[in-house]
Amino acid sequence: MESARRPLVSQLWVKNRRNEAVLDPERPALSWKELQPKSGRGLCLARVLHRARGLIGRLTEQYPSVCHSVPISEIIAVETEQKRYNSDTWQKFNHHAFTVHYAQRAQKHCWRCSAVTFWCKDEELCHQWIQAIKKLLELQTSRPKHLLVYINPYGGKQQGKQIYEQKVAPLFSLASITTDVIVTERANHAKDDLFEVNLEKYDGVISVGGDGMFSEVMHGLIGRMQKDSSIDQNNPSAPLAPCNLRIGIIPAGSTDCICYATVGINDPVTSALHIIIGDLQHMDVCSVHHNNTFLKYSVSLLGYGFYGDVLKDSEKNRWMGPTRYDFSGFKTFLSHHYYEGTVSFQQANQTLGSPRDKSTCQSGCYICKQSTQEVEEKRKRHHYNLEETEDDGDWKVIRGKFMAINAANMSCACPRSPKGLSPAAHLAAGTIDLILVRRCSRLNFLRHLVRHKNQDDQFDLAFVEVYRVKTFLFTPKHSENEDTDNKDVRKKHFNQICNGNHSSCGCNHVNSIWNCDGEALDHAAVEVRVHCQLIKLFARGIEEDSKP
Ligand SMILES: CCCCCCCCCCCCC/C=C/[C@@H](O)[C@H](COP(=O)(O)O)NC(=O)CCCCC
Ligand SMILES: Nc1ncnc2c1ncn2[C@@H]1O[C@H](COP(=O)(O)OP(=O)(O)O)[C@@H](O)[C@H]1O
Ligand SMILES: [Ca+2]
Repeated sequence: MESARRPLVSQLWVKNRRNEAVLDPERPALSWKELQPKSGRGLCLARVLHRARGLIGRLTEQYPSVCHSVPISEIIAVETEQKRYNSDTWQKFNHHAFTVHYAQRAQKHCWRCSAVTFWCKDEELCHQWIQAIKKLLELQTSRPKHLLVYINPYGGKQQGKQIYEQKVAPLFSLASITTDVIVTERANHAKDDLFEVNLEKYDGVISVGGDGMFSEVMHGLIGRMQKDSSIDQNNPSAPLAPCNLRIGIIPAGSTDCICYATVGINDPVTSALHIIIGDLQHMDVCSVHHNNTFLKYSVSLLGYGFYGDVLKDSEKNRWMGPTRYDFSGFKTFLSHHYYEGTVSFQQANQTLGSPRDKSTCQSGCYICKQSTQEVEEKRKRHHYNLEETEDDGDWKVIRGKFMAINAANMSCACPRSPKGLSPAAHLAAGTIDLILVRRCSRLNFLRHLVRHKNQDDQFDLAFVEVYRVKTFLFTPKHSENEDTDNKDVRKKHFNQICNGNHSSCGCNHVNSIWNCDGEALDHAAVEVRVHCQLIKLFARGIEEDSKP
């Protein structure tokens, strides 16, 4: 037992160079460093180069040689090396080599799978190393072994299947992860399936697609969990049962905001590596109700007005792929509609930070960590039927004319807006950033949109307000008849005078629609509340020290 804790130290060869390799179960990490050749053994070109390197190293303070170190948690697999090297090396080491595959940070939050081959003088040493690494890998209990994968072949550039097969499946197989793969045949296929399948045999569910596909998987898992726990999703104030299965996202959609905002990049290989090493990121979920009827859950953007109109228009042009959003975004900007309504909300406690904070939510965020403790205590109190102590403030009511009402449950960072609509929003603090963009000129609205792209303060504009809230209500001015949906309202008001394109009638749109993670909601009047850390992802949030 004692020997298992002691570091394994050996001289192994990497690319024909002698290295000292150390496997330290206490750190726990694998490290290797090139050893300097002993002096006085005659000069050869390699040694001259080596000395020159040493001199340069001294000058640049890197001497004697770079020490490579890989945490065990980032090792993907260890394999006995098969005969694929030139025969000289192969003969020299008598066929004994092993390869360690590990996750390596590349640029801008991008990870790649790297490999290093260690050559050993004898078979026993090689075997000892492989076994020691395998033993440490077995201790990584948060890693998934069996996954359920849903691929949306229809989203984004319709490349979901190819992306999975070419970039992700080989990595899963290298990491000995087994999978059941389902290529969806229709919308809601994944969601419906998740209500039926035996989830016990899986360690996670993977969504290959965009935010809409993620949304399906999430609805399936949350819905299934509530059904199994006899919780009525139509009750807006019911505390929801959290989902234990983690969801992984392989980005293959049009915006991929949920992936980008939780990993830092929309890259299928990076996401696959986060899944393999068993990362964990809690995430808040908003529930959206209309008249005590459950509509949908949201994790990224719930947008009324501008983003609702962009969505509505863009769905007509799906054939354009992701470019449809730019085309519809431009059209919607030109149409310049505003909408009247009332927003009521309860502001969240100041300890949960402010949307105007300069610091952002990062891997290991202390505000989210604090919420983890609170949410656990809250769930315990609920389990033992103890009284709740809510410390939220008074309701604030704002009636007005809005270009956009955006509820960001996370930063909503994505390639189109690298910092997102609310850069300081948290992934798991149990809050939503409610952004109200009041009626303004075209030029001012353009100034607001441009700030999604640049470094300027998004909220430092006279017609933009932002509040950190836990719950909010929106009632459009034209929703007196509570039972009518958007289509009915439009028909009722404009059937005789407006043909729908609004260029000839001179009217403004009556109601917009809600864009809920890229899916349209059927009602404009909504009640939204956030459920702190309801789901878990195979991600770790945005890392601070990524290579620039
Ligand atoms: C002149 C400069 C204009 C710059 C405008 C840039 C606006 C970028 C905003 C990005 C918001 C992202 C919020 C994410 C929402 C997604 O959940 C949703 C669905 O994603 P997916 O299913 O993967 O396509 N995406 C959208 O609603 C797209 C909004 C794009 C609007 C231009
Ligand atoms: N096989 C399928 N055929 C048609 N639609 C599908 C299929 N599978 C999933 N969908 C639906 O496709 C829509 C778009 O998917 P999404 O992943 O959001 O792609 P995008 O990012 O391009 O919008 C979602 O509403 C999802 O429910
Ligand atoms: Ca979508």
